[in-house]
Amino acid sequence: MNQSKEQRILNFVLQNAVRGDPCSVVDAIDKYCSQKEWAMNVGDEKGKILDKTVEEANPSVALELGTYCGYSAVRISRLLKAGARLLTVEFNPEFAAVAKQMIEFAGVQDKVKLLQGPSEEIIPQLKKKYEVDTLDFVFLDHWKDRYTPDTKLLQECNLLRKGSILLADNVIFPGAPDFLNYVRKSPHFQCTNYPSHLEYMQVEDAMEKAVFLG
Ligand SMILES: O=C(NCCCOCn1ccc2cnccc21)c1cc(-c2ccc(F)cc2)cc(O)c1O
Ligand SMILES: [Mg+2]
Repeated sequence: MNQSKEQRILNFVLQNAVRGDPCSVVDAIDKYCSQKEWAMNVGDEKGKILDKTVEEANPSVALELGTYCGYSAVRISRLLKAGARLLTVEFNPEFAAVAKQMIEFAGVQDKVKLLQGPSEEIIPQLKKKYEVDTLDFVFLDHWKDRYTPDTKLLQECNLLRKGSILLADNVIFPGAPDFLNYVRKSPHFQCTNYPSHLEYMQVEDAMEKAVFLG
């Protein structure tokens, strides 16, 4: 049966990265996806913005919406302090299966919990089923039309606290115009825009940071 692009990316990592070395996994994915097949990983240029924001948040509990192959889950978890954890949500079971292997190969499986399903179902379960109190950091990288409803859902579920940091990918391309509108107009968020480029391309993109003010 033909291999998927995501399986080809994983195989390239298994052949070219170092087991237990998250940086080598990130670099291998970037190499494959810039030279062989484009894929929707956040990439290295926006990845550096992600790194800085994770370091600023220094989260004990982080949430990622949109695992894909696990690139940003590995990128985020390599920066987490001892005992901190990342919950990452993936809707597509094939992507989740690849991401699980990617996370294990990188050696960050003890920091990362991969949840397969739709965010609108999983977010309301975070407190009781996944023992979350509040989220210190949230990376939004899933369906762009879910950024706003899921941000509202996080607020309704009392999962944000004063200072919780949200970071959204692709606010220019493919674009999340209603999300930008919502967080920039809301008195509950302090927003910052980080111009960048679409992963592995010379197309304009940006990330938006929204700090919850309580
Ligand atoms: O679409 C994108 N990402 C989302 C994937 C599905 O996510 C679905 N999904 C993942 C968890 C999850 C949880 N609940 C519901 C849906 C949930 C995405 C797309 C592009 C892109 C750029 C240019 C193009 F020509 C084509 C595509 C770039 C990106 O960086 C992206 O992130
Ligand atoms: Mg993205």
